[in-house]
Amino acid sequence: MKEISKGNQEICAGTDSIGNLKCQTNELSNIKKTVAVLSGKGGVGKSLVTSLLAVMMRRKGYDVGILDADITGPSIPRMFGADNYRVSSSELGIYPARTHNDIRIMSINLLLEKKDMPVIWRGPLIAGAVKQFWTDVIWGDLDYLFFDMPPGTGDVPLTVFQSIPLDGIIIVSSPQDLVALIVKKAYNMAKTMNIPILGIIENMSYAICPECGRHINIFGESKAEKVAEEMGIPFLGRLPVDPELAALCDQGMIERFNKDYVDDCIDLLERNF
Ligand SMILES: Nc1ncnc2c1ncn2[C@@H]1O[C@H](COP(=O)(O)OP(=O)(O)OP(=O)(O)O)[C@@H](O)[C@H]1O
Repeated sequence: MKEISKGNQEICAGTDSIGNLKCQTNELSNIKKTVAVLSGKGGVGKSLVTSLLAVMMRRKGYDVGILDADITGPSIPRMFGADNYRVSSSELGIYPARTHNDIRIMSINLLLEKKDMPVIWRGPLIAGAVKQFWTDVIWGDLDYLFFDMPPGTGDVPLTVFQSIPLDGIIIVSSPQDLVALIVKKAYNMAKTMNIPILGIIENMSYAICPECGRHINIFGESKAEKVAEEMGIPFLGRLPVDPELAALCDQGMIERFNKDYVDDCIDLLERNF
């Protein structure tokens, strides 16, 4: 069944196995794999993990993009020093911004006149903007498009899951999430939507002593592996609280980061996709 709705320039065609109407991408886009990065709640480092995955994949020579689906708290442009970039458009669609290393990014912040103005929109409008980033942006040829999802398991992530064909989901959690089982909500949402869960990454898992290099488990022994096992999904590693990483994010230079924190996740993406 083909259904075309020009009202919000949305082009949706066909349904998935559980009846969700999926939107088509711009006809000038050819995207091989779509991976959404999700968290049970805000502030756990979802944008940071999304950015690191894109940076590392790009370094391996893949063509990579990031769709910043976090409309009310967009942080992708800042991490890449692209806050002042402007996107252009033609009758064919919107051209994404390109970072120093040629990662294509699209974010609401690249469209706003004033970056410090909040986006005061209701859920359906926010979800509509995310869908348009998918349908109207000319991504070109991409090996991987990463979605920095809105935090939590509310209306917007749900609509995005329903309308965009996703090949897999990576869940980012903090140690407290794992204790409070907030991560299970993200897991259950993805499961209900029939989207493959690729695995879980624990962020801010430990600190490294600057004097002796010892790992300090600030939040006690990590439960990430155990929780991953219980959920029957791969554990994809843990990131420490790393001041260098925080500084590079603040300076918009995340593309300079070169530690191996997300290597297991990169291996999995390369092997499976
Ligand atoms: N492992 C880490 N080491 C150092 N700083 C970190 C780490 N993880 C996240 N941060 C810092 O914490 C801040 C929040 O991270 P980020 O924006 O990725 O969170 P988020 O989960 O995407 O937030 P939101 O859900 O509100 O969008 C960032 O400024 C980042 O620099």
